[in-house]
Amino acid sequence: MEKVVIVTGANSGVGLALCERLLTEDSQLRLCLACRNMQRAQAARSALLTSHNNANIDLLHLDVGSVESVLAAAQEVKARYNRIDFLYLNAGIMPNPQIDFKAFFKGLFSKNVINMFATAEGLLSQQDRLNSDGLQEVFATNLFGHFLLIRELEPLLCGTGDTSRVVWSSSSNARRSAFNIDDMQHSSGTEPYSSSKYAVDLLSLALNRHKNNQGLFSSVICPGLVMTNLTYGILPSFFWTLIMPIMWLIRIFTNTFTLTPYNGAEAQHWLFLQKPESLDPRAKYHSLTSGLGKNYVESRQMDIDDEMSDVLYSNIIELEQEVRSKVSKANTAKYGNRER
Ligand SMILES: NC(=O)C1=CN([C@@H]2O[C@H](COP(=O)(O)OP(=O)(O)OC[C@H]3O[C@@H](n4cnc5c(N)ncnc54)[C@H](OP(=O)(O)O)[C@@H]3O)[C@@H](O)[C@H]2O)C=CC1
Ligand SMILES: CC(C)=CCC[C@@H](C)[C@H]1CC[C@H]2C3=C(CC[C@]12C)[C@@]1(C)CCC(=O)C[C@@H]1CC3
Repeated sequence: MEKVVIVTGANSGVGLALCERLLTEDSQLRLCLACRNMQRAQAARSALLTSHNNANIDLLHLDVGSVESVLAAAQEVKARYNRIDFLYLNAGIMPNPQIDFKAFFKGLFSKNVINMFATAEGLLSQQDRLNSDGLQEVFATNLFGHFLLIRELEPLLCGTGDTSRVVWSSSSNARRSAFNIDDMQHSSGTEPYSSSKYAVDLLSLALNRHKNNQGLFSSVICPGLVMTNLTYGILPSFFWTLIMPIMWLIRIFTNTFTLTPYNGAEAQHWLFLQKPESLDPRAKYHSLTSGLGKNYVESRQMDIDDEMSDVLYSNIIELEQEVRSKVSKANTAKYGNRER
């Protein structure tokens, strides 16, 4: 039977490379590119079709940062497919990143230098803002929109008789100290990206606890440091090109510099081939590239605990209910009590 695979943020970077790799792995795949910009989605589809001309590639309009868009996209998915084998939650943003150059130069001469390059600890801050749903944009995009999508797609993901998999794109930049359970949206901090990725790690663990018995398995990956639009937002592309030889050199000491989207998609590709029962719910699966350019996957234990993961899960369910009641009130105001 053909596998149904949905990839969010599939039109560029690691998401697009993953699509390419999955089509090479399984030409029978029914692949759905879920993107917020349909022109870019169409261009990605055309590019994939040049190397896989008979592939089954669908497009879906999905802005994970908008509740209305997630609800509409989920309706569309339920109309099109009767099950989902893999849902890759890859879309992500890091808006207005700022590098602390002083910390960078200090870190260069400290014994923590390798960890600094692998995790960017202490180097990055971002400016977040409220979106039109009244949610912090980074939290809404990197976490909440994806969670709402899972909830909406539960009929296709849970209790279908087959197992289904969700694969979250987290980061080595996810850090407990950037996350505050009393401010899960990170409205008052300067590291919304790190916070949102840490929350992803917690949420994946909670999903496994609540949904494994219904056949849904959740995993977390980190693609390593990859040259994509996201990293070109941190430093311009010409700068990255200029320092590429240094990056290859650093790769000898930290295998987390995967650098190309193809290499970055290693862990997502690897997970596609694994049996869900063999996976560790507390592990993050890292795409790594050795100094000689060999790709491999390593599982590393996440710095998470059951209690915090459960509290986050309840808080997010509570937020989901608030958001749903807002949507239904807005619909009643717009259309009255008529069935929509
Ligand atoms: N690059 C890196 O070094 C690392 C990346 N990651 C994670 O990997 C994932 C992929 O990022 P990467 O490939 O690097 O970056 P890209 O910017 O190339 O890709 C991100 C994708 O997400 C899409 N996207 C962003 N916001 C939304 C939204 N609201 N709704 C739908 N799609 C959206 C983008 O669409 P559009 O083109 O329209 O903007 C794009 O297709 C992210 O989750 C990122 O956090 C983790 C660790 C390191
Ligand atoms: C000489 C050299 C390589 C300079 C670059 C310094 C920094 C700009 C990078 C060092 C570690 C990088 C890193 C990321 C961004 C760029 C760095 C801070 C990420 C935060 C990108 C997004 C992620 O999810 C994790 C990455 C960790 C490492």
